[in-house]
Amino acid sequence: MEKISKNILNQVITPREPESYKGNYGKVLIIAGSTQFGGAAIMCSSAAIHSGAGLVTVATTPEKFTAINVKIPEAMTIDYHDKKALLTAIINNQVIAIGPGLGTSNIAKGLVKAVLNNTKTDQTVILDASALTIIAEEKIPLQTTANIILTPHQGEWQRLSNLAITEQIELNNQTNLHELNPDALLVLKKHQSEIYYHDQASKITVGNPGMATGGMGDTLTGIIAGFVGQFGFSLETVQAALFLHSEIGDKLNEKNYVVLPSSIIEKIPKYMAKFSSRDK
Ligand SMILES: NC(=O)C1=CN([C@@H]2O[C@H](COP(=O)(O)OP(=O)(O)OC[C@H]3O[C@@H](n4cnc5c(N)ncnc54)[C@H](O)[C@@H]3O)[C@@H](O)[C@H]2O)[C@@H](O)CC1
Ligand SMILES: Nc1ncnc2c1ncn2[C@@H]1O[C@H](COP(=O)(O)OP(=O)(O)O)[C@@H](O)[C@H]1O
Ligand SMILES: [Mg+2]
Repeated sequence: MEKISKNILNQVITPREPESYKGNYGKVLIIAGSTQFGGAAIMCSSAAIHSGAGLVTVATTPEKFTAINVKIPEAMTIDYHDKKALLTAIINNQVIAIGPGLGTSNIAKGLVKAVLNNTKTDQTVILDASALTIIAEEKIPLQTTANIILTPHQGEWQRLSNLAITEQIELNNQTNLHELNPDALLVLKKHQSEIYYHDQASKITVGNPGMATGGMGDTLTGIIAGFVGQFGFSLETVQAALFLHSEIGDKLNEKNYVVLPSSIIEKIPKYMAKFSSRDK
């Protein structure tokens, strides 16, 4: 399997055009959070904003609006129970990430279906966490024409693919992904996470067990959303997002026994500046 090299960061993270504005860097909708899991929505949207997404809207339960507004004033909020507002947001955003902290309620199931039924070719849908569990349990087909990115950990991939963790080897992963949707991109999260897209398989060799902290995957989803919003959907864009998350995690782990998602988020803009310089 191909090893993703650090060069991917220089390749994908480009300097910004002087005359650009927020509209050039992606409109991202994050459908996340529930009564039990407010933090997931915060980490995911904060990661998207720190990764440079031009405009981020969080669709969540209104009881979490205040926490989101205080912690991330850059993000806008909508109530995901409001079907009309949600549909408008699904149609108007280029990147839609759904799942972190969403839970598996009937409302959450309706949200996953609304995204898959109302997105189109020029959009990207990132399915994570509870969205993946719902798709597996309800056997919901991945029928949108939008670009699809699946970001399961091994437990979620087992639910989706029916592959036990010991059976999650390259060929099996590829075959099962193509059965779900031949054009979907899979980020299989684990120690040395892997990416599958069409007939290509690649993996990172950065990352460490200090990163085994709740919210670390929610953070990755936000970074992927921010990167796709700015740099466009491609295998390389997702490889760069995955690499950056663990590269920062490794730097922090040199002096910290555990690496908190919030500490990774805080460092993203500095690392992006480092890798975007014109004389790289
Ligand atoms: N602060 C927050 O609000 C947080 C909310 N979270 C949300 O909690 C919900 C449940 O997600 P969880 O992933 O915790 O629980 P899940 O029940 O979805 O997955 C955990 C199960 O998968 C198995 N598993 C196998 N390999 C694994 C691997 N490599 N990594 C993780 N689990 C593996 C575990 O043994 C366990 O049975 C999701 O909506 C998630 O986004 C979590 O992200 C944690 C932080
Ligand atoms: N031992 C490890 N080595 C490298 N990366 C790890 C390790 N443990 C966890 N991670 C990374 O942390 C993230 C965990 O994702 P996930 O389980 O979805 O977290 P959560 O749902 O709590 O946000 C993944 O990106 C995974 O690769
Ligand atoms: Mg997760």
